[in-house]
Amino acid sequence: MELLSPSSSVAINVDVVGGSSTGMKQSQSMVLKSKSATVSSACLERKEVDDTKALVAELCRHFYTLGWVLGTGGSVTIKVHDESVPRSHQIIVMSPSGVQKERMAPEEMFVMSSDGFILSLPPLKPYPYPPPKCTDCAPLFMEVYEMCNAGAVIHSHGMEACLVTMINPFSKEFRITHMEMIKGIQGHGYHDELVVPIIENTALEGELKESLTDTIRAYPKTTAVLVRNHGVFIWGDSWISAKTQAECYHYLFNAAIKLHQLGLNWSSPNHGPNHAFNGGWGCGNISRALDCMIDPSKYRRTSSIYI
Ligand SMILES: CSCCC(=O)C(=O)COP(=O)(O)O
Ligand SMILES: [Zn+2]
Repeated sequence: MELLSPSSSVAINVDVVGGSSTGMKQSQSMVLKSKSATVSSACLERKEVDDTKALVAELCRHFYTLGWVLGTGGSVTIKVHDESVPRSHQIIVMSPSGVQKERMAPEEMFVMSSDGFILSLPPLKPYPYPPPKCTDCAPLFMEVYEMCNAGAVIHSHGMEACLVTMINPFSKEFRITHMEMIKGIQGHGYHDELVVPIIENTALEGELKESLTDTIRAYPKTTAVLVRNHGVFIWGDSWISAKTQAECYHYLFNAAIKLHQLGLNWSSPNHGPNHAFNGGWGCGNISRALDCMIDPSKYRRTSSIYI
């Protein structure tokens, strides 16, 4: 297929759906989504592409040590920064599917056009390695890139991201406030309430696409979506922003789980006890009473009970 550069008139031939190096075909539907991909030949050979592939491998090794990409789960994608191209048109590096993420080499990465074509495939490896296949998260990553103009997306299977969705199996949101690490989340301050939407898991990763899309539409400012019993998708304008926020989100999920184990309320400003307490404060719920002292405007008092 001939692809044309937006920044130059160089035309090149790129084997989009079948890597000549592997003789295999990629069958993901998103790969065939559009034929409007444009890229220059120089684009794929740029040092920045190699550097980004190496960065994805390095980050996966690091995230493995944090428990975010164990057992081949989880995934990372980063756009190749190019000052001369708007982010929405920059090419994309994605990790392969079903591989041990901590052992990936840069040459095992997939390179995609901004609209989801595979531009370069990794070479086939001998038995017992599986044939190269792009991450199952690819359709979800593409959706985040398109809807949020992200520069990088991290899909983590960190246990804290999984457990925090299980404490209340009916909750559609994770909410937390008055924690310093909230300041690490784009657009948030210490006093703000951070709200992370939760979507239900599906049998296949790709089946999450519809609910992920609907949720991002409903929460246009969010930079994360939790997937119940599964993990979390987190993104940022750059890989640094995505990584920083991912660390803050995981910290906050962990803090919520620990506060819950201590019987403390993670979502109220004072993080007081969860259960009704009938002494000392003259009200039914010490947590709400403390919250009232922090911000009385948020509560009205009826008899001696704050509601
Ligand atoms: C034990 S991993 C199950 C699949 C999954 O949820 C995941 O994130 C892995 O995706 P990939 O295709 O990138 O290996
Ligand atoms: Zn997953």
